[in-house]
Amino acid sequence: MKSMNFHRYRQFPGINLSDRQWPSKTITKAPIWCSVDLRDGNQALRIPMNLEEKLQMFDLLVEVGFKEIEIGFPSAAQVEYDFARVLIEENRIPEDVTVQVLTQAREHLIRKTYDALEGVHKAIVHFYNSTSTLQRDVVFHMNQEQIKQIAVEGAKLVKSLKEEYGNPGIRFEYSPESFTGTELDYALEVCHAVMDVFEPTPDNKLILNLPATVEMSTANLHADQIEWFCRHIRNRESVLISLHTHNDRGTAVAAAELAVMAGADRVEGTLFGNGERTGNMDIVTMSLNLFSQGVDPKLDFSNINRVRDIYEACTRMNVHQRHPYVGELVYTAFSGSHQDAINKGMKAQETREDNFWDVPYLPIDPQDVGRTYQSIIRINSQSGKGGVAYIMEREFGYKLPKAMHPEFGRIIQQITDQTGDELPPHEIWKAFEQEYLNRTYPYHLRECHIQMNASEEGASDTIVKAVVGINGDVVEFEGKGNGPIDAFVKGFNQYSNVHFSLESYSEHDIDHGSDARAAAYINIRKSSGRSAFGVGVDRNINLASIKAILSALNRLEA
Ligand SMILES: CC(=O)SCCNC(=O)CCNC(=O)[C@H](O)C(C)(C)COP(=O)(O)OP(=O)(O)OC[C@H]1O[C@@H](n2cnc3c(N)ncnc32)[C@H](O)[C@@H]1OP(=O)(O)O
Ligand SMILES: CC(C)C(=O)C(=O)O
Ligand SMILES: [Mg+2]
Repeated sequence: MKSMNFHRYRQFPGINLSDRQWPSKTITKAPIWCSVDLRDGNQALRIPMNLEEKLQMFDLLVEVGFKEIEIGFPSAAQVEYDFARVLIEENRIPEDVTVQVLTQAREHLIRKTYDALEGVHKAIVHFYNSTSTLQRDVVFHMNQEQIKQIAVEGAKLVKSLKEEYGNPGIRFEYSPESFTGTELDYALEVCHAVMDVFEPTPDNKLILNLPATVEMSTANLHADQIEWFCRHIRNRESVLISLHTHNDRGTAVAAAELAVMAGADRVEGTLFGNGERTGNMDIVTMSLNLFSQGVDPKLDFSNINRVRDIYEACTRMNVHQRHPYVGELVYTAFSGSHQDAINKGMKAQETREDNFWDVPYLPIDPQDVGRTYQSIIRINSQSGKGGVAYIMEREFGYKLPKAMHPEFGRIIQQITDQTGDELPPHEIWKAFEQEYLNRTYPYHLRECHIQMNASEEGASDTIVKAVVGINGDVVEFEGKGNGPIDAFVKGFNQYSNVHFSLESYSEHDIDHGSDARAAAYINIRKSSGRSAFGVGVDRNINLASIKAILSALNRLEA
């Protein structure tokens, strides 16, 4: 076999942190969230959002509960600038929300950024320059000192313009972009130099955002980097350590989670992980991961479909069917053993007193994010009898007795094996009707009168007079027994010479109120040893039972 060209790539070096603490930590509260949908997410779209779409996305982010929202890169494009102006001039930013704007650490861009913020109540000016070994070399052709100077000069300008514009509502964020590709001690040195400019205090913190601009390592090494940084940064209490992970290796959420355990205070990300290349960190997933551990995520995704719909409309991206917590199929089981366990788990959940959610294969209750139980079990060739019975009960109110599950399960399995496709509930119902309810040949009940006699001594008997179509002929017979079923069976046996016994019987109401109907399930065994279930439905439970007997007999004749 030809091997892939793996020799071209190098292992990411380990971090010298033998006494790392993060592995034994748990996350007990939500970090400060900052949405970068309108900037990082937007800059990665084939067609960036227009003003209207940006406004719609902004309103959604506010509705979900973000208190910090990066609204764009106002010095980059007119629409970005205009968007900031519309938000500010039309007073669309709620008082408790801080907008954030990104700029490179370059004078003309910083100045334009401040112009865009004129009149804002609360804003974070976020400036960055790349500090990575690779970019210093191939992009900037600058040494460490020169790159540090870009950051320091940027910081000085950002700080002085705040004073010039006289806006006390401005805070600062600095990103040593490509932090994860930067030597840790050098990233620290740059950040210290930036701190020297701002002189942050515990009451006036500087945000230091440490981006995994490109995800380069396993999540544990990212956590090591963050813990190392948190332990070495001066005046830790005067800075907020912020994360900004990307998903190049598919572990942006894990990296952010471990890095919060490693001491970070704040997390930047986007809805459903939209963003450059494989995306930014997915805030929906991370926050609902917290939720599923009993931690208040401080974001409201209780109507996840609405969030997805607006996101899809604004970004023209599709949320994958398997996307955690929101994908179309993530609360659905097709496979038999999962369906069986979910079915039993849902029943157990109804009687659980402690109110904790514990259903196999469903990490959270779909209803907690506004999803229904409608689709938790869907049927195809991988499904089992329990799943089919679940659909019959949930969709149509028919509680098939357990002994009947294998029989109807096999009938459905034959269909799904043939079609190879999913069988939607209405097709399952059609199969049920055809197999059990609409069976009228060779036996068909045309009329039935039931007379129950009670004697003074307490004994009672029942007489059934029935008119039954048999093979197209109409015959009448009478039977006497200790109840309607017994009387009918005796009369029928005598007349037709078909001999069978009743193996099991169950019934339940389907509807309620004056129109209520009953469903009866009867298993009969003929003297030949063959047995089958029959189902009858009628407003009168005795008639439902008699129909069920004929349904079973018809099936045995087929
Ligand atoms: C990881 C991230 O997501 S960072 C954010 C990225 N987002 C964006 O870039 C979206 C918006 N950006 C833009 O619209 C544009 O790139 C602008 C407006 C920022 C800049 O536009 P332009 O100057 O026309 O183009 P461009 O980005 O190609 O500029 C590159 C130049 O800036 C230099 N540069 C890049 N960053 C910095 C910095 N922080 N400080 C100083 N110079 C910088 C580059 O070295 C390069 O210099 P050169 O022209 O001497 O080769
Ligand atoms: C501007 C920075 C924070 C960024 O988006 C990144 O490094 O990914
Ligand atoms: Mg980014």
